[in-house]
Amino acid sequence: MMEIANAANGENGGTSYEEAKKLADDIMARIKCRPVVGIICGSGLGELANMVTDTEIMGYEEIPGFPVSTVPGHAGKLVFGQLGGKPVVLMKGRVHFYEGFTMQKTALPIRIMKLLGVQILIVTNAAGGINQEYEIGDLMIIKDHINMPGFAGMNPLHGQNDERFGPRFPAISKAYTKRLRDHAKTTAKSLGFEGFRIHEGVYCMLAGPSFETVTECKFLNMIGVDVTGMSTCPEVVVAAHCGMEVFGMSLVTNKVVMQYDSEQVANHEEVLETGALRSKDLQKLVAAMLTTLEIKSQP
Ligand SMILES: O=P(O)(O)O[C@@H]1C[C@H](O)[C@@H](CO)O1
Ligand SMILES: Nc1nc2[nH]cnc2c(=O)[nH]1
Repeated sequence: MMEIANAANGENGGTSYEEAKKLADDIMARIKCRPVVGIICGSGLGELANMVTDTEIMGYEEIPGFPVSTVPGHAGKLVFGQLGGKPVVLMKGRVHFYEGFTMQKTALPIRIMKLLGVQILIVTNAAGGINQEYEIGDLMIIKDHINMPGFAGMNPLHGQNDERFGPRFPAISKAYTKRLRDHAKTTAKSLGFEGFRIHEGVYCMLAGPSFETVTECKFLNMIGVDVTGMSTCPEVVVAAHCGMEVFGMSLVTNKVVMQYDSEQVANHEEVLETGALRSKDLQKLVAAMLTTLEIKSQP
């Protein structure tokens, strides 16, 4: 029966439990660190890796079957080490659905993290501000998401379920746990980030790679979206499925175009520039959060 399930997973672009386990075992044979926190760096936010100490680094291309990033601003390295006194594995660069990976492949690193012992996932992204009160450079703690491609059947859990990863029908409504959101707010306050705008809001993933039309932005605004991007949901759905606690943070790298005849256009260069300008604060916040973060014992 499990062979049938695995074959189905393989057919829909997924990786079987056995294959994922073998990848994780191969990594553990080469790396001493046993991470309890996994971190994904969004576009232009990979400099967080510079704060990790006692590093052991693997390129994605060194891990057979691991998706390899193709986008500028995503170095494609797994960085193991210590951050804020916690053993971490940090993805310096993620992969995206729009690069041609299936949803399952896009989220495969999360299952590997789980098999390595990761209990908490911290996910960051660059996003366009839909909420008209948000400014470029603002941070947003993600309280919920809309997985828009999921509405069209593109969910990373599509296909046969393997219970060793998680249940057939996982609840996602508490994916971004209140504990971690509250912890981020307390930490931001303790760092004296006054005047430094931190919101809490809703992230919406669109498949990309084209940026939004004006009407699409108006629609997202109407349905309660605060920022939009092209990632995060596949990883978070898979993390929640396998029982990880998730913390998500968006950096508003640009304001989306809401006027039909605007001269403004969204572009990846602006996204990377804002990332470079604001990444230091994001790094400080994540490192400080980890320092005081309580890791619950493994369920
Ligand atoms: O990896 P993230 O979600 O941070 O990257 C966003 C979405 C696109 O990959 C890119 C567009 O500039 O930034
Ligand atoms: N879809 C989308 N993704 C982004 N990533 C960074 N900025 C944007 C944006 O405006 N739209």
